[in-house]
Amino acid sequence: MTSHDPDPPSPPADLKAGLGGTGHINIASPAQEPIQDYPIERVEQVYRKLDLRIIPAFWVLYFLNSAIRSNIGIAQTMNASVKHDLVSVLGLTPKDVSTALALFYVSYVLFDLPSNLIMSRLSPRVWMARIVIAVGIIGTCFTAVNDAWSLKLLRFLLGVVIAGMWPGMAYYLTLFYPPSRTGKRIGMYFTAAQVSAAVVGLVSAGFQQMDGLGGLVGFRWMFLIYGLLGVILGVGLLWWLPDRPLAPGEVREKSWWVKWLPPSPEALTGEDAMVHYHDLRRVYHARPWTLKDLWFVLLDWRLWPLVLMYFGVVGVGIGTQLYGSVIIASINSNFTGVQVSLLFAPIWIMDLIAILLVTPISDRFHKFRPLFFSAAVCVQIAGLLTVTFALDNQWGRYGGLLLIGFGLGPTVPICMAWTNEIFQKRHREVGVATASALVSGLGNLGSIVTTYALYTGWPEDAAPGRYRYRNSNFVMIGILCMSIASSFVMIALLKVFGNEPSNKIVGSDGNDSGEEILDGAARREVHQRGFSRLIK
Ligand SMILES: O=C(O)CCCC[C@@H]1SC[C@@H]2NC(=O)N[C@@H]21
Repeated sequence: MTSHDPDPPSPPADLKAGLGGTGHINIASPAQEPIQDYPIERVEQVYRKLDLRIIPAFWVLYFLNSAIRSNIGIAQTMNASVKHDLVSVLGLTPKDVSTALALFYVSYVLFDLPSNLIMSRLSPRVWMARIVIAVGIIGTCFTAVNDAWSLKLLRFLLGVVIAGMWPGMAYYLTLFYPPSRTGKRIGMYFTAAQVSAAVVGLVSAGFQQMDGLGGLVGFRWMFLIYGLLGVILGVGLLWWLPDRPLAPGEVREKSWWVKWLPPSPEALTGEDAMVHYHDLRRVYHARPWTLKDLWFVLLDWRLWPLVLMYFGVVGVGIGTQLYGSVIIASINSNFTGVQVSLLFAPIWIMDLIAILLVTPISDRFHKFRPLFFSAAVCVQIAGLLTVTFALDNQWGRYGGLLLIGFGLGPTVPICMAWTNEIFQKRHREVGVATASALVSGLGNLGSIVTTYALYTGWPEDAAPGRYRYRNSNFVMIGILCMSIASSFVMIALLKVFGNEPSNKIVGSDGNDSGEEILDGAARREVHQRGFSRLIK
């Protein structure tokens, strides 16, 4: 911290700079006035206010979207004893099921980038609400699914409408927070996926009791209720989520298509807005982007190590989610279905604990993010090795699964936060929007590999016996090693080539002096190195 002006001067009335953004907001060149330095306590207070507004809403939306996206798995076993499960009612073959699951990822991968680019051009608040409403509508349509064909179509459409949600959330955060503060926040709402995995299973017991009510089988009630909740939540988000922050004195201009939509209250007002403006202006420079800017981001080699890092951890994450119970059952074939479910849940509790423990530390020491990432991946590898080799110790093997869960948790949020950090600095807003979408989208090709080529999708490896699933475990270990190697390659290349703002954008907005960008969290790290007040 250098100085603090308790009553910073009001910006000139014609100031239309800084945090405006693209699309419907009036922006011009950045402000000329000097950046004010506020005490770190004050800055923290402002970010806590933002947290209360954004993070719980993101948690709920991610929870519901995770439920809608994954409840097809539970539907396969619901009311199976009376043949009212999804497979029996629709007459599905195993191939139909795996194709339906795969189609979701196909459209998810294809539409992540377009969705994020549209979001950065239009109102991020409205686009996020659009995603949730559309997911709710498609989720509701699943109630009427009647055969393999309609199931596959709806899974594909679900991927189309949900694409862009996860990277869009990471991008949205960078409109309000310096990238070095985003790891902990991404981790916070990411816990919704783990809670959802546990809760959806438990709540499905209730939906099974509704089997036959109103002529609908249990899984149809589940699809209907989650879908309708999604629509209601999405509409509510239009009123709740703030639009991108404005520079002081800047006027929000609405284009024709958002004029008829309800306005949402500004995220911050008065001095809070001023403090936020001065802190965020160090790192965030809104600038309308062109196709040329997009092209430069796509040509940036920094994308590819990040994609490979994500490929491994999301692939193993989704693989564990889908096949974890299959692995538990293979450890001891005498486990009952209920025992398998009970043993499955602690994997996600470990995942959740690790997210909450590690992501705040990785923000505090954000210069070492790739090391936190690699350490967590090593824990997963240790877990997979234990599952593979501790053949005569069933609880040891189960402990290996818990290690996988623990190592899994922090990796996805750290990867997204590092992407934000690198691309915000280098390519600004379009960099974050594009890179987060490509890292998530292309990285999810890893989910397709682990979901469809491993475990039960690999008949020779799934043959009963002492070495069941051994090769699938080796493939998982292999792609995790690739993730670690990619993070080290990235560190080495960044050391050699650096990560200065791209010279394609320097000077374009008159604000790239080349001076070191130092945001509030980074300054805090310099001044308070250590663990003090970490959870604030
Ligand atoms: O595409 C997304 O929504 C983000 C990545 C999802 C990763 C899944 S969520 C459940 C499981 N737990 C993890 O830590 N990774 C996977």
